[in-house]
Amino acid sequence: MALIEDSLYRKIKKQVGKAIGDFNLIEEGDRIAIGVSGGKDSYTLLHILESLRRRAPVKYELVAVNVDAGYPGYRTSVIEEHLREHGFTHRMETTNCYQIIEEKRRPGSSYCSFCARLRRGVLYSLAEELGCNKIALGHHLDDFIETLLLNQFYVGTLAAMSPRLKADNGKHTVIRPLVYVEEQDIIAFTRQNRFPVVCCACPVCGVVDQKRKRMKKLVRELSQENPQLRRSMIGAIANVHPRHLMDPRLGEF
Ligand SMILES: Nc1ncnc2c1ncn2[C@@H]1O[C@H](COP(=O)(O)OP(=O)(O)OP(=O)(O)O)[C@@H](O)[C@H]1O
Repeated sequence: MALIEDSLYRKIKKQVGKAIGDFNLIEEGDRIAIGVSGGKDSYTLLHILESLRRRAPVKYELVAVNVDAGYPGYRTSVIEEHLREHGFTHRMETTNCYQIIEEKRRPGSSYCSFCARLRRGVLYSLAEELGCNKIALGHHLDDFIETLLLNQFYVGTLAAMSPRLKADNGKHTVIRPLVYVEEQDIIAFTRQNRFPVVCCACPVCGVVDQKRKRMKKLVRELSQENPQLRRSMIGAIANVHPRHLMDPRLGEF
């Protein structure tokens, strides 16, 4: 089934194109592994990057990569069928992450962050094996600004995410082309195109972290008074004034 190419599609495509240009996310000859979880964000990322690729002046390749952490009930066959149906080059990887999490996770520590760390390791290895120099993830504008707030409120650091980051192993570059796309548009786009969303089936699947949930609520409420709030916050991350901060590492006092 072809994508519905309406104004929402054009809006998201334009925002992704702008992010690619602003942060030099895609270059000639790139081979990009796209992490596809079966969630709304990564399906949107995959389809938009593919639409852009077809008409792009630079040549790049996409490989959809799914990591099955091994939770019973994770319906990877639904994801694979979708990838096949749309003709995406893909790789489905089964792992024993679930078992490792059960054995190694410290009681009380976050399930999701441990799982994400293991998954990232698998994604890096797969990217290497598949000859991909970049890894694209489906984090969107709301993820960026919620992380900014979470770090300020609960961690005591001024940090969000980067749309383009050299991976810890120094070999790959992680890119986040949905940085300018709002979550509500991704939800609408996913519904409109009937992407077959599946959940990861982990023990905390679908339970949004309470702190993140509060940040979402705060942003939603403030946005009702100021519809530009999200844009202002994402703009702030790209408009830093070190002289008006107080980190001694940024300059002498
Ligand atoms: N099982 C997986 N296999 C491959 N990539 C994954 C997997 N899980 C997550 N990712 C990648 O990491 C990104 C961030 O993961 P996270 O768990 O925060 O999911 P999310 O924000 O709910 O996104 P999505 O809607 O795509 O699941 C995803 O958008 C996707 O690109």
